[in-house]
Amino acid sequence: MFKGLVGLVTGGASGLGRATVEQLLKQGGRVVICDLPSSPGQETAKQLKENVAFVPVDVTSEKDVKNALQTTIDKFGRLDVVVNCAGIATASRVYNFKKDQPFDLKSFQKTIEVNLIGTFNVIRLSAGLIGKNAPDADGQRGVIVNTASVAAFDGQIGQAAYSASKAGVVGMTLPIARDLAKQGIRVVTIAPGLFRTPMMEQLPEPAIKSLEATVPFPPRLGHPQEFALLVQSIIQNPMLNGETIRLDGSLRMQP
Ligand SMILES: NC(=O)C1=CN([C@@H]2O[C@H](COP(=O)(O)OP(=O)(O)OC[C@H]3O[C@@H](n4cnc5c(N)ncnc54)[C@H](O)[C@@H]3O)[C@@H](O)[C@H]2O)C=CC1
Ligand SMILES: C[C@]12CCC(=O)C=C1CC[C@@H]1[C@@H]2C(=O)C[C@@]2(C)[C@H]1CC[C@]2(O)C(=O)C=O
Repeated sequence: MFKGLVGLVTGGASGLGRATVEQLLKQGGRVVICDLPSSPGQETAKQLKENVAFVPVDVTSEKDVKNALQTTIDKFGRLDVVVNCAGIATASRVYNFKKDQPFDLKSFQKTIEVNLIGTFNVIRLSAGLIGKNAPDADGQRGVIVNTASVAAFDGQIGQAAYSASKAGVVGMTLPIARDLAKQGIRVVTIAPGLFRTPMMEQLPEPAIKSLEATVPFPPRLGHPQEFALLVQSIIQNPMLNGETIRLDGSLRMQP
């Protein structure tokens, strides 16, 4: 089923996105990696060699996303699967009483712009292209997978912006799945817990260790490949639609 499938993965140069790119290629798919020009996307595509292309993209830009979709068509002729992994993590309390300073509004706006609006921008522009595919025997034309976070449900201190952006992704999953149902395009969101990626590795190792200890089972950070395996299952299972799946070892984040 994956042979010849064409996927577009945002944030595909790093972490969960990169693992997804590798998994799709391993299964016989072809992939367009979309990531910032400053990301290691070009080197990643070179390392992975065949059936892969890198397009520099800021997911918040209509022009960049349209250019990536055009490259997908020029290079691979179609688009079957979009996986939205691009995202940023920011942290700040709503009011810093020590510095007598409110949350920086620009930082709040940027987090929403990339994580929520960027995800929506990619979905809205790619849906038309996926909708051009001939339907399979089940009427399916393609699949869109988004990445939220468990912070959408149990946001911690300092995560107002990040949690709001990810809750927005969870909130739009069902209505967009309904919008696209007639065209046979499924939309599913994954809400990861704690995964060992460059985003997580911004934290000092002792902080990572103490976070790991809060995961009931398995008591460790997730491997990016475990995220990629869920993306694969979502693509394979036509009954999954309009839902957000937690992938978190039963973690419930503490305040
Ligand atoms: N690592 C974790 O434990 C968790 C991660 N997540 C989410 O998973 C997604 C992937 O995160 P990781 O792989 O951990 O992070 P990462 O930092 O390794 O990868 C994120 C990628 O997104 C790209 N990116 C950032 N802004 C972009 C933009 N405007 N346009 C295009 N690309 C952009 C970055 O260049 C980077 O390559 C993010 O949405 C993150 O919020 C959610 C829950 C837990
Ligand atoms: C943004 C955080 C917290 C503050 C900091 O010093 C460094 C960070 C980088 C890693 C982030 C931190 C955070 O707020 C929670 C997340 C975003 C973490 C990576 C995964 C994370 O735990 C998450 O998304 C959980 O759902």
